[in-house]
Amino acid sequence: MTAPAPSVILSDIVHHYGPHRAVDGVSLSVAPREILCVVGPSGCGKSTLLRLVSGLETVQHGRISVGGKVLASPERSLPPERRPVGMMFQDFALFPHMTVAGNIAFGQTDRPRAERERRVAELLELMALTRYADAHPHTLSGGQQQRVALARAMARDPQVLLLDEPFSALDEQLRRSVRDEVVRLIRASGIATIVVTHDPEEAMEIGNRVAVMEAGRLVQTDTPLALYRQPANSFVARLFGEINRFEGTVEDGHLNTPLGRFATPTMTSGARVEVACRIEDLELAPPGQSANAVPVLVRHSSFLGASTRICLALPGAPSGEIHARLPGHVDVKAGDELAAWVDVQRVMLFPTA
Ligand SMILES: Nc1ncnc2c1ncn2[C@@H]1O[C@H](COP(=O)(O)OP(=O)(O)OP(=O)(O)O)[C@@H](O)[C@H]1O
Repeated sequence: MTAPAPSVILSDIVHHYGPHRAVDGVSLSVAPREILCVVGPSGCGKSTLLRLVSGLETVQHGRISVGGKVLASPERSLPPERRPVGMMFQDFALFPHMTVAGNIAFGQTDRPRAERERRVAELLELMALTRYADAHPHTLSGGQQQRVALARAMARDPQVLLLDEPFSALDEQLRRSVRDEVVRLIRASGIATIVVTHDPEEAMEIGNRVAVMEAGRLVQTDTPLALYRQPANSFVARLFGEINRFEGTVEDGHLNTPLGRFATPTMTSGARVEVACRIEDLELAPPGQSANAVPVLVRHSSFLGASTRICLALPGAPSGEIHARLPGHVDVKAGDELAAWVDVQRVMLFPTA
């Protein structure tokens, strides 16, 4: 099966605010039926990307096309209201003086009244909001308001949906259920969607692919599994979970670390390298059970419900300690002596400058 043609393509986008380069050569595409999450720390340029696609910001360099048509380039820019793009913001941005139906109808003024009403009724039903059509937004729950905002973004039958931190205004309990529901509705619509979030776990949960940004640049765009198992660098590795890491210089195709000697087959002698493993990949056993293991001393252990996180003293490690995460409850306590090792298949290697 061939992949569908992308709905939205961003090519070599560079964007400055004054002298500050907020977006630095970003290229990506999103296919119909695909949800692409853009994740990264605060200020890395995520929202600017969405604002460029929606037309709230003018493209200075590069090109944005949707459905094969150029929407924006330095030479040409469609006004926001003429772009086949629906946008949903973090705070929902519903109009408080308008009813739910009014909010959803907003922005469809170019359509004949009957068609507009039909589309509003359809969306109210899809979002299970029909009985709230005449209510005002402040009388609705956070989850219901979120669905109104999504209906409004979908009202003009966009080819692309843009969601900026769509769930961060919801409390923890509501967030998961609203997120599941909203993602289900988006998937059913088949509209290519870009979701911006600062939460890597949320990105993994809802994205078919995840684009990781750092300081205006795209560092890696991949499936959640590939980002977790084959991160492009240590920044990406750390974003998707805690790691133990050791830095050093390659000698004879190996790096000696306090956790053992690791092969570095692709690196030349003298190269600086970082060896890392996820804390859940650190194996622990009573001393003497594995030839490759090193002795460690339990500093403390924290039961976290689904897992237990263990802090272990390891002389020579950065800050003198490493961490392990074991599933469920594990009966280890401060002062216990254990042996630790990591399967070579689980070791990640990153060249450093
Ligand atoms: N209108 C503006 N004028 C000047 N600088 C801006 C403007 N908008 C954003 N910036 C700066 O550009 C950079 C990227 O901002 P952007 O909002 O795209 O980041 P972000 O990754 O979405 O951050 P957050 O997660 O905090 O929303 C930041 O350093 C920000 O301070």
